This record gives sequence, C-alpha cells and structure tokens, in this order.
Amino acid sequence: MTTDATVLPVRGAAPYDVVIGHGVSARVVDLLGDAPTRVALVVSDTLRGLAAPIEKALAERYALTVIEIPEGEQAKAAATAITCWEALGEAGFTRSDAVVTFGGGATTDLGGFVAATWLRGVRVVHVPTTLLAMVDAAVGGKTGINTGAGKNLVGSFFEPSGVLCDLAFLASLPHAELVAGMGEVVKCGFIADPEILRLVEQTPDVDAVLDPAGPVLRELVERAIAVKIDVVVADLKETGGADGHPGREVLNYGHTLAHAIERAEDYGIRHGEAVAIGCVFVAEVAHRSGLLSAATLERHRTAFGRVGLPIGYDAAAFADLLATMRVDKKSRGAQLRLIVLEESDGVLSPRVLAAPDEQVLAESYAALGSAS
Ligand SMILES: NC(=O)c1ccc[n+]([C@@H]2O[C@H](COP(=O)([O-])OP(=O)(O)OC[C@H]3O[C@@H](n4cnc5c(N)ncnc54)[C@H](O)[C@@H]3O)[C@@H](O)[C@H]2O)c1
Ligand SMILES: O=C(O)C(=O)C[C@@H](O)[C@H](O)[C@H](O)COP(=O)(O)O
Ligand SMILES: [Zn+2]
Repeated sequence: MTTDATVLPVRGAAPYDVVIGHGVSARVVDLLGDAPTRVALVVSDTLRGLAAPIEKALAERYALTVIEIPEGEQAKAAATAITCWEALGEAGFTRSDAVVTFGGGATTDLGGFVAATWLRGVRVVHVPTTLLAMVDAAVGGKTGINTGAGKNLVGSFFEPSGVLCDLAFLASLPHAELVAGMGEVVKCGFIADPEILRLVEQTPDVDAVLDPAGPVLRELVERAIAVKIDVVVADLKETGGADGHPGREVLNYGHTLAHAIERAEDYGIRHGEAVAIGCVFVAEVAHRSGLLSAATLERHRTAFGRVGLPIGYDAAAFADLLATMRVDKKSRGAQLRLIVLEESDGVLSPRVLAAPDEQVLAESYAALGSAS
C-alpha cells in the first residue's frame, strides 16, 4: 500500500525532515542526496531480509558497505561501535560519506553514535522499523551505548540528516514490540498532547489503536513525533527550558525508574514497557507530593494498561533500583531529580521535582504493586 507521505520538518540549527507513510522507503535516497560516494547500512542480521529493498536502492546509487550488528539492545555496546568503526575504516569512509541505520531504537542509537564519532561526524539517515524508534529514538539526535554502570551512559547529541518512517515495516513487528512502542506514545500524551490520550482511551476498539495499517496508529505516530520535534527544537542539548518547563528533560518522563529496571533486568524487559512502569511511578510520586489528582494518577494506570503495558514491578527491588536511579543523567551530585506533572484546573504542566522525599519515593514504589 502506498499512501501520501507526511513530512514533518525539524527546524533546528541543522534542519531535516521526518518522512512518514506507508511504502515510502524508496525515499531514503532523496534524504541522503548526492554528496555521499559511500554509504554504510547498519542493520542486524535478523532484519537483513526486511532491509533488502533499501539495500538494493542504496547499492544502485552508492558504493555500499553493509555492517551487520547484533539484534536489539545487545548492539548498544562499545564492542559493536568498534566493529562499525573498523568497517568504515576498511571502506575508506570520508566526511562526505554517510551511514544509514535500519532497525529499532537500539540500532538507531548505536548507528547514530558511530556516525557521530567517525571523523567527528558523518551524515546519518535513520530508517526506524519499530514503533518506538519511529516515534522517539530516530528523531532528535540522542545517540548512545550502554556500559556496565548503566544505560546510555556514553553518547552524544548528533542530529540525523533525515528520518524515514515507513509504516509498512511495522507489519512484521511482533505485537509485544508494538505495544512497547506505545509506552513512549502514551508518555507524549501525558507530557504534551491530550489528543493522544483521547485516542488511546476512547477509540472504541483497542485493536484499532494497535493496527499498524490503520488510521489511528498513523495519527498517534504523527502526533508523538510532533511532540518530540517541538521539544528538541526548543532544547536540543537538554540545557533546560523556559518558565519552569524542564526543556528536553521532559522526554525523560518515567525514565529514571525505567532505566534502573532495564539495567536490573539486564535489558530483558523492553524499554517501552519499563517506561510505562516508570510513568506510573512518577505519577504516584506527584500525587503523594500534592501535585497531581488521584483521577490523573488513575488515568496513567488505565491509559498504559489499555494497550497492554505493565504498570507494576517487583516489590522487593526498590533499594537496588533507587541506587541505580541516583546515577541517572538528570541527577546533580547526590540530588535525584524527577520529571513530574503538576496539575492545575485539569491542565498538566511538566516540571522538575528535585530531591524528592525518600519516604514518598518508597511509598510510591510500594503503591505500584507487583502486578503487570
Ligand atoms: N535516542 C533516543 O532518543 C531514544 C528514544 C527512545 C528509546 N531509545 C532507545 O531505543 C531502544 C529501544 O528501541 P526498540 O524498542 O525499537 O527496541 P530494539 O531496537 O531492541 O528492537 C526490538 C526488537 O524488534 C526487532 N525488530 C525491529 N524492527 C522489526 C520489524 N519491523 N519486524 C520484526 N522485528 C523487528 C529487533 O530486531 C529487536 O529484536 C532502547 O535502547 C532505548 O534506550 C532511544
Ligand atoms: O530524546 C530524549 O531526550 C529522551 O529522553 C527520549 C527517551 O525516550 C529516550 O529513552 C532516551 O534515550 C533517554 O535518554 P537518556 O538521556 O535518559 O539516556
Ligand atoms: Zn525512552
């Protein structure tokens, strides 16, 4: 199926387009342009078949090197970056050449980091193939890898030259991965776009929300990307927002606990699932701190829960998780900082909650319950 593409421009210092549609992958060449002689396609061995049309289009126009990386989160390791750098060196990559990433957020994070660091930066175009990577990871220029100490601790801000979201790729995505992507979509609903919440909560048949070929999911994708673009254009490097808004850190809503859970699970839990749990946790904290109504806290449970996301976690894990949360990037020295929502007359405004009360944290975590 080919439909009209939507083009969302990212009007930052180095502008680029996010192209969204069904059957739009041939446009990868337009996003790369004429400058590159060599292109490296970074893709996991498991997605090589899905990437075949892109590989063919690239090979017809450029000297193509395919760099195979491990699947999923395993790719986000220093060893994979080294493998990629060596492949670029062997191919004689220069500053006019380009990287194309094809895969989920793990691939766009790793491939983006490789592009950011090779020769201190070569052009990169992301072709995200999971819902989560389309609505979040591929847009906005955060790149990174994990280390033993935690998630995304090494990385850079490095914007792509283009992002191609071909919704047709979602047809082969396992249902659980699609659901995980909804974790970031619903997050965007709470932090910035109530219409996202309305679609998730009030679309009569939830299967329509999760249908990759249907109009509801497409609208959700476009809305979530629009939220992300607005945030990163205002504060690309996470230096802070104006008038009490947290700036780019708002996109980290729910992520302080989420990243700690991912590390505790040795990345055996999907990022979007962990984000859902983390968002319910910070809603509990905000409620117990007098910032958020009981109704909006409950809305967190129902919105994430409606699409099949987990909203609770191992009750015994709190002490370990708190220790990991303390080394979150938003922390300043010994001070933990959480992104929370403050409610006034039904309007939700994001803000930073610095040095939250430990008792409140413990009670909020306990209130999550272990149920998924
Ligand atoms: N840079 C950012 O701004 C940003 C934002 C959000 C998340 N992230 C990162 O993204 C990562 C999570 O990304 P993810 O949820 O896409 O997971 P992922 O990249 O691990 O992919 C999930 C699984 O789906 C498979 N897959 C991908 N596309 C497929 C398709 N079309 N058909 C069949 N299988 C497919 C992959 O092989 C993998 O097994 C995390 O590391 C997270 O930290 C980064
Ligand atoms: O783009 C951002 O900024 C985000 O925080 C988006 C998050 O959804 C994403 O998971 C990101 O990778 C988190 O980054 P980190 O800086 O907390 O490692
Ligand atoms: Zn995230």
